Amino acid sequence: MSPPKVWNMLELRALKEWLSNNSKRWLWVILALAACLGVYSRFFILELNTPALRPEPQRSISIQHRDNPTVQPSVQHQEMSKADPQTKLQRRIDVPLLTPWLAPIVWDGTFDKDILNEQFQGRNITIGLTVFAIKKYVVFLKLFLETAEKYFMVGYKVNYYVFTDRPGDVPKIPLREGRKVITLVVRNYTRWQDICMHRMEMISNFSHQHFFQEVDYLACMDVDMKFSDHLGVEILSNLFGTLHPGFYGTQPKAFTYERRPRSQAYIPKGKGDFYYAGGFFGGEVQQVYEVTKACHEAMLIDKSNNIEAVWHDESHLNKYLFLHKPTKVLSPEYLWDERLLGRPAFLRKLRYVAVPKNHAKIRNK
Ligand SMILES: CC(=O)N[C@H]1[C@@H](OP(=O)(O)OP(=O)(O)OC[C@H]2O[C@@H](n3ccc(=O)[nH]c3=O)[C@H](O)[C@@H]2O)O[C@H](CO)[C@H](O)[C@@H]1O
Ligand SMILES: [Mn+2]
Repeated sequence: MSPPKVWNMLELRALKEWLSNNSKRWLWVILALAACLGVYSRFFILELNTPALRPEPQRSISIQHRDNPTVQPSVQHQEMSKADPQTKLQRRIDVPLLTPWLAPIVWDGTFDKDILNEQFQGRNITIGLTVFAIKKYVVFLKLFLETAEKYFMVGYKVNYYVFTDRPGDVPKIPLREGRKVITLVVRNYTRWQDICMHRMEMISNFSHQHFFQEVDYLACMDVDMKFSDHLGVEILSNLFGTLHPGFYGTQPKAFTYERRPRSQAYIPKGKGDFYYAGGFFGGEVQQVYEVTKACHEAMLIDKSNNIEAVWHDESHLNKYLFLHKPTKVLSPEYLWDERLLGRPAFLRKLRYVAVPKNHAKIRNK
């Protein structure tokens, strides 16, 4: 026998002896190892397969803005959601749900309207909706109001404040109980841009005359639109803005903020959170008073400096919401244009949508 073999034999025997003396201890070691393996697979292997921990799917969406027809909308998207039986909600993992300052971004599947209605109905609130129909834009009022009666804040008291220079053209629409149209006669302007911009002045001016006494919240909306699905108390908050549909998913550097430092609406490249639409914002009356007053004053300063922001009131609204972060952000479900942007899969609902309009025939008329 060679020395190593002798050594092996001795070692084996010693091991055997040791094992038989310590068999109980070994059993415990094996049991402990098995338990560790079980825990590992439960928490690491199984959980990694749940959608919340899986890496986000690649989403690439690029929808170009109104005056840039050269680039076609291109939306690649993977619809992924998981039913949560506890809350009846569809958990959304395909869209952003919170801003970086932790304000909710409101999408279908992020709220249960029955729960919200239970909360709000006890509060006996009235919601005001400001809408401007100046000059030819009165033609949009009928469809706007008819569809609002179908979808906007159904079950709540609503005051529609129609600002117009043509009170005789405000259509009579059958209204649900607790809802009324209040016509406010205002002046017109020659340029459509001035009409858009002076909405800020008029809303802030009428706040003390009407809004503070008559309503709790205000929604300020474009008239060349219609409602096409539920739009309710889920939007209500201190101050809310709506993501502009043309910029959802695009990089902030591509936003059409005002980039000239001479304007009060100036936002430098590299700054900004979202691009908000001029056609739908709101909140509590005090907040809407403050935003509209601030935007109007900023526009007055611009005017005295002989500069007009690139997208008028919308540029100033974006500056205000950059400086005063909204407490809720409405997803593009709350302002969409299907003709321009199609119907990407992440849009489960279209609640407030553009009505086709012929700019040449309707603007400045
Ligand atoms: C959907 C959306 O985000 N729209 C914004 C966008 O343009 P839009 O192209 O949507 O502007 P627009 O022509 O709809 O004008 C805005 C609103 O002003 C009113 N109006 C305008 C002209 C007129 O002769 N009579 C009249 O009543 C009307 O309520 C109209 O809906 O950019 C504008 C500023 O450039 C405003 O910020 C709009 O809110
Ligand atoms: Mn519009």
